[in-house]
Amino acid sequence: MDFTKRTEPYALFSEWLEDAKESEPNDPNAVAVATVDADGLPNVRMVLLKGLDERGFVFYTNFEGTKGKEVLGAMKAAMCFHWKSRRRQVRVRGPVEIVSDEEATAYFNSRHPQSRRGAWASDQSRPLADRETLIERVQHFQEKYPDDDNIPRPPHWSGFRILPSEIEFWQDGDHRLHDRVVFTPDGQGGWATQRLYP
Ligand SMILES: Cc1cc2nc3c(=O)[nH]c(=O)nc-3n(C[C@H](O)[C@H](O)[C@H](O)COP(=O)(O)O)c2cc1C
Ligand SMILES: Cc1ncc(COP(=O)(O)O)c(C=O)c1O
Repeated sequence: MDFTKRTEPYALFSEWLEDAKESEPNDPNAVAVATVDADGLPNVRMVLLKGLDERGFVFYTNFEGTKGKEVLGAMKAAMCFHWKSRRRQVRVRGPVEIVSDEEATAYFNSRHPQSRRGAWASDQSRPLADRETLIERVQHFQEKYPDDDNIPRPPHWSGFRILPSEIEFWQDGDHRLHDRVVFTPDGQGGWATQRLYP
């Protein structure tokens, strides 16, 4: 079916993500996340999408790093997926909420034990003298939390959910005559759609 005729964005997004899983060499869930700092200067970096339901789009990070502080400062963010193999783009923007402690802990516990210790060891986005310092810090948390099944989630490590005020789907067309459709909440629990010029 022509995606520009769809009336609900999450099923469409899930289908496009499944398509990407078949053709992207790695990280089909990789997505650029844009934030602004206190001066309104934009910032952008990749994360992995780790949660998706009809509330929104979830990623996990250190809340004391640059992106964590920028999201917490504005409580707004935007995302851009680009699946080169499919010539597709999806953009998401909106206010942000913090996922529940239960949700964050469940995701944290699903990570590799060394990634869990790494979350303790990394003062994300802050200056690091040399790699040895990082390795020593990982070793410190290896000794502090030797049991793979008992590594607590750091209080500064959790997830953000973008609650979309817009979701835009883009599919490459010949000679730059692309198809674009943007979904916005209709205020009654459904979605309004609008085709846009490419
Ligand atoms: C494909 C890819 C996925 C990434 N996923 C995450 C992620 O889910 N969470 C995260 O904190 N950093 C992730 N990173 C690292 C970030 O891009 C970034 O370097 C780091 O979070 C620090 O960003 P900040 O200084 O803006 O906070 C990922 C990097 C790449 C290239
Ligand atoms: C620092 C950091 N945190 C989190 C992630 C998300 O992936 P995972 O939770 O699977 O480690 C990544 C992925 O690259 C990352 O680099």
